[in-house]
Amino acid sequence: CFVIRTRQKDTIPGPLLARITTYYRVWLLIAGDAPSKYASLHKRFGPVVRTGPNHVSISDSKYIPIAYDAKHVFRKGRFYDVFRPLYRGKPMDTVFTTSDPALNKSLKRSLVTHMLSRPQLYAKEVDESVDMFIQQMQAMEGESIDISSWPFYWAFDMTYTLVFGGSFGFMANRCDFNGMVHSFKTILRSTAVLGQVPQWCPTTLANDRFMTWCRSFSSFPDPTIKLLNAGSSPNTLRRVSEHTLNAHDCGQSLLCRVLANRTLNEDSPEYLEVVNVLFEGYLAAAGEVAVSLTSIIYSLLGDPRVMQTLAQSIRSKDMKVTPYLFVHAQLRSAELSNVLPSTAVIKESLRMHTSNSPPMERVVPHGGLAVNEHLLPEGTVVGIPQYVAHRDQNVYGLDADDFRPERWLEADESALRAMEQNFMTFGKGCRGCVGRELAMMEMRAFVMKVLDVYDIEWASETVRPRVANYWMMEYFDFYVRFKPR
Ligand code: HEM
Repeated sequence: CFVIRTRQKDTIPGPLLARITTYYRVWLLIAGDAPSKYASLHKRFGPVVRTGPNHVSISDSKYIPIAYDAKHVFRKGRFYDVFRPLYRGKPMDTVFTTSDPALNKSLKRSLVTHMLSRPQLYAKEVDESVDMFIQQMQAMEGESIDISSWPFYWAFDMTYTLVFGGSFGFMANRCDFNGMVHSFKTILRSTAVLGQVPQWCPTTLANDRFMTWCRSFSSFPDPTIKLLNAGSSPNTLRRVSEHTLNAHDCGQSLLCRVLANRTLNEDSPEYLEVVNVLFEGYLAAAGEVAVSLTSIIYSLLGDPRVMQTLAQSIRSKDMKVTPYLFVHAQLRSAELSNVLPSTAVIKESLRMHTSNSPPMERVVPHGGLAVNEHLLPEGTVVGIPQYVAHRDQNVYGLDADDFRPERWLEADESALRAMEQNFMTFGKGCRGCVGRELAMMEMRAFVMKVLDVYDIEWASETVRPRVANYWMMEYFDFYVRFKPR
């Protein structure tokens, strides 16, 4: 697996090891500090840096719309193979993992994905799930709450309700039901590292025999199997196939809406779509929402002034707390200005602590890519590290390293547009996040409802929790107290 470069002259700057071995990228990720390592590389070598024999990282944000284009010109690289779940013994391409534009488009056109991208359908369920969270906090008043886990409990339960109706039972049981959160975090860490050497994938994560062997160890962290076989009764998969027999006990869930009164069998396209969304819904969407929410709380706790201003604006009587109404408040407008503080705080938190920081990989198409004085040949894997783009002083100002939500409110239209263009938390272009609006609505609902009734305080033993980022942000030893106001 050590690849020695044989090309004549490599003019792209970068560390020597990156030129000769793909394992250099494993080293970049393995300690959980990839974002700052990428930032240091760019500081040292400039806007174009070689990070592997076939990998180049670009920090110049004018390449964002090129590498993350709207027409599938730059396709996803093999890194995403590691996120393909094994379903019926074979790796299953999902809307997120596939590099095939046709499959991506068809899965996106599917009713299931289409419905998930319409947040207004789920406002009531989202509101109820936040109410459930608040009830649990009331019951645990005075206790210190593990906030690196509870947002997962909330997001996993809520997503289950949206997709299937019913609940997983994380919040009700006040614990990591079936060990799913732990498995999710552990496997994500390993897949991110393994994704740097995707040639290992066919013999490991994508290999049914290997995975079956791993699963014979009860401690093996496998969230997909736990997800499929767990859940409130009946289990998740049986819930899908027995849907029509269950006489629609899942209310207005996505499953109910998609299936209406049709019969479902395990080979029908809808069944596969639902299973596909299950993987997306949990292993991408709910996890991303949970970790983003943790980052928001982390940012607010780090800046009591912002926490207080936000809480005051939420608690003021003329404020309408119906978050789904504000889904389209991406740009400023007079009538929505009263709700923007929550949007600004969320965006600023996600700018500072974006959940996926290593570059999202794309493959240079036929014809190559000219970046400054370099020509990257077809097949080169490129990416723009979000951490670096989010701290670009030309776009976010000289205080780009500071948490300052006001920047989203003060900027004029053209500055705001540039900030939006550099904001990569939800990805970009045709492979950007389809659940962005749903996620914003969920997080807004949480922040607005919880801050309406609670003050949040640190309760960690240490001053600050430890933060790591492999592929997704992770917080350790992060405890808070919810104090009724
Ligand atoms: C705060 C929460 C979320 C964040 C930060 C987030 C982030 C992202 C990012 C960065 C990508 C692009 C990944 C890449 O190009 O490598 C993405 C794609 C995607 N997201 Fe999200 N996401 C969130 C919530 C959701 C939700 C709630 C859903 C479900 C409705 C969802 C569904 C998807 C799907 C299906 C894709 C793949 C789109 C494609 O490849 O065409 N995400 N997300």
